[in-house]
Amino acid sequence: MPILSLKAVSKSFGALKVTDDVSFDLNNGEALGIIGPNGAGKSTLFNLITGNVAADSGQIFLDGRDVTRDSAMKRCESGIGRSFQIPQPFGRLSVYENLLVAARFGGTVSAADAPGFCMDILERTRLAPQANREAGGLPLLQRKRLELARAMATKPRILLLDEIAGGLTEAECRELVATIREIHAGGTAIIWIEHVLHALNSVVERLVVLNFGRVLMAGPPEEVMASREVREIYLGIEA
Ligand SMILES: Nc1ncnc2c1ncn2[C@@H]1O[C@H](COP(=O)(O)OP(=O)(O)OP(=O)(O)O)[C@@H](O)[C@H]1O
Repeated sequence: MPILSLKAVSKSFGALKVTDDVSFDLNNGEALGIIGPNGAGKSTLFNLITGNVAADSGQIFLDGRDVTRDSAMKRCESGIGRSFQIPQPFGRLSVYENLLVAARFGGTVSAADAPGFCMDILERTRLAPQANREAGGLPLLQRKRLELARAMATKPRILLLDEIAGGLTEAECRELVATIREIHAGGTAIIWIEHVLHALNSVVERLVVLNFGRVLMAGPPEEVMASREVREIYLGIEA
């Protein structure tokens, strides 16, 4: 059974149909990439999966259970964790305190377990040296790492990453990809929206292409990237 299933999910904002009859499965432990031009509806799709936006029609299943009407909080507790395209840490709190908040209020970690649990996430996301630093003053790579760490602190079985590699240098991107690979190797399923295709394709096993809210194509990265239609909609974007 897939860990996550979308069945004919649709969402409109006014007259604009942003998600149009989208269906796909995510298998246990799989890493799936979502690509598509700006405005294709990728972030909205994440918001539908996490419950930040309600679907107009269609269903979302987690472990075979219909979660379409569950709140964002409940879905987070059930194992869906996410990072945001624009990192939004509590800027005046330290890196460690940011993780504590995520672990205690977004996840299911007890007060007694939280300190050790958060230190472990800091190690895994290479943020331990920054633990006591104010989050608002971090440089971009560390801010991205904190976004990843905050999502991990909610103990996700499915980790949603929204353009986490954007804006990084090549070297920084390689470092972050190595961390994401380790998380994936630990068994966490991943759905990753990304425009930096070489980073994405070095991690994911399958790609879903969105265009005007619809699934244009899905398949292994090499097959999808060889498609003329996909290359055309990506003209002007790194390929
Ligand atoms: N809450 C909202 N209300 C009205 N329109 C919205 C809302 N959220 C998104 N949209 C619109 O829906 C469309 C899809 O937006 P979305 O952010 O999902 O696209 P995207 O594929 O993630 O784009 P990008 O690659 O630029 O991040 C856009 O036209 C956007 O303006």
